[in-house]
Amino acid sequence: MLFHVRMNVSLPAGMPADQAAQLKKAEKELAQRLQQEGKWRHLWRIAGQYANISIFDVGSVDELHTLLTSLPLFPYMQIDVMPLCRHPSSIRDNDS
Ligand SMILES: O=C(O)CC1=CCC(=O)O1
Repeated sequence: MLFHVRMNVSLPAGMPADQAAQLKKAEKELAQRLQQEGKWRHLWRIAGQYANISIFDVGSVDELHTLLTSLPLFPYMQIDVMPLCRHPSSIRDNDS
């Protein structure tokens, strides 16, 4: 199942720099592992914003929820999810 996910990150202004750096490092490690596993298909920065657009390929809505809520930055993100299905005019399948 494919999902389009937008994550807007908002770290508290008063968060110590070392705590923010640790969270970002942990987020990056998990994001890269999930990309290697094929679950986090695309990860794009939205230009000019501390936000990203991602495509996830997971087995269920429950799996997506578990994955998103396990992200180290989850407490500091507003997340919007859109489930995707194949468009009848698309020349691509879900694997490309
Ligand atoms: O910086 C972001 O957009 C939040 C984030 C998601 C995965 C990652 O490594 O950072």
